[in-house]
Amino acid sequence: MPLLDDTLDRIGPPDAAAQAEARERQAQLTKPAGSLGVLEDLSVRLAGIAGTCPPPVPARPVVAVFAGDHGVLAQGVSPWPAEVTGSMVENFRAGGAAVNVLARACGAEVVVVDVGVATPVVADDVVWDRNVRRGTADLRVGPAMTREEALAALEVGIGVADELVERGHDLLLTGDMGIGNTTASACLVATLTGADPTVVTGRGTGVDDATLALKTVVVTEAVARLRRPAAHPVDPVEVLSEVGGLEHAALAGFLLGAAARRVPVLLDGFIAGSAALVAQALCPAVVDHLVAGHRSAEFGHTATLQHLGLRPLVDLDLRLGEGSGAALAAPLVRSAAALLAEMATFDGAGVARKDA
Ligand SMILES: O=C(O)c1ccc[n+]([C@@H]2O[C@H](COP(=O)([O-])O)[C@@H](O)[C@H]2O)c1
Ligand SMILES: Cc1cc2nc[nH]c2cc1C
Repeated sequence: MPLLDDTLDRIGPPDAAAQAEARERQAQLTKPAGSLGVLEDLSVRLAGIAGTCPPPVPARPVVAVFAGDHGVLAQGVSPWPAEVTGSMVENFRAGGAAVNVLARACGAEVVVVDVGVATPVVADDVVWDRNVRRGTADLRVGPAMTREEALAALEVGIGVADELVERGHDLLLTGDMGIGNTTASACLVATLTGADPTVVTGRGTGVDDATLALKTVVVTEAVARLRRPAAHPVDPVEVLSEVGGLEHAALAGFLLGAAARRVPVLLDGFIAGSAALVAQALCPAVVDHLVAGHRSAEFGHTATLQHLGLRPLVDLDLRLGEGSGAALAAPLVRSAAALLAEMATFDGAGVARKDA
């Protein structure tokens, strides 16, 4: 069976018994009910993902930064040249990018996956060569990639998740790097949520008003190619191949691969969110295995999170990508699991319960 179909088959719902046990345990811990807020819900979700209560406390997080280039840059949608994607890959390798700093702060490793960088990239232990094609075609004038390339990039992501889990990583964080990728992300979000392109097209790296207007036209035109009657919804792989990026396809595969292995994934911002919509369209149950790390300042991210039904853990006006928001949120995931595993119960600690 092809890897994608096999992966989709292996994604199950959260474990209801483990979740019930986690809820029950939360009620026994030495605190007023509900006082740990979102961390309580998160601990229950982690139990459902792992299928055990308490769920394992993540000890070996890893950020996978998927990198790709975008033909749509020819339209002038970003002020930055495409070569910045390749130079940032070198910066990740050297440990000098924001994500490297934030990963060190939370004890996560960083791997970079070249799935679609246009310039040649040297592979080593940190930078993995999984290049499917040296950048997409211009999505304004036609398909960004072929269906075969989209499927190959999806399978790259599944393979990376598998390999990282095999290496003992127990919390997977998404990262991305790709000049122009907020245009492709906006196309994915508009198509998969039905949102108006004017609402989900944002300033990316910080484009001016004129560029934002042009970008919105590009997204509107590209998305129009994918309009279908409600009875014949568009196929998610076709959406990826028409208007996506190679890193989006790989990220979607990465989420599916992690969910099939029942390892939690912490999403970064807008690019990760748009890839999560693709994964959700392929397999709605995948969403139960995802944790939204943060809310990006990119306009369309709020609509994306709403469509996924996920509440972001932090909201700090970040709009960098790379996995920066996911890395900031990783200690919260670890804390939620540790609280459930390590806090004393009322009976164990001899603390009186409140009067009924
Ligand atoms: O993840 C986000 O929320 C996010 C929001 C804005 C920009 N970015 C990053 O900025 C780059 C894309 O921006 P742009 O303007 O070239 O489309 C790409 O490398 C992304 O990682 C990322
Ligand atoms: C310098 C730079 C760093 C980035 N990191 C993620 N996207 C980026 C875009 C630019 C331009």
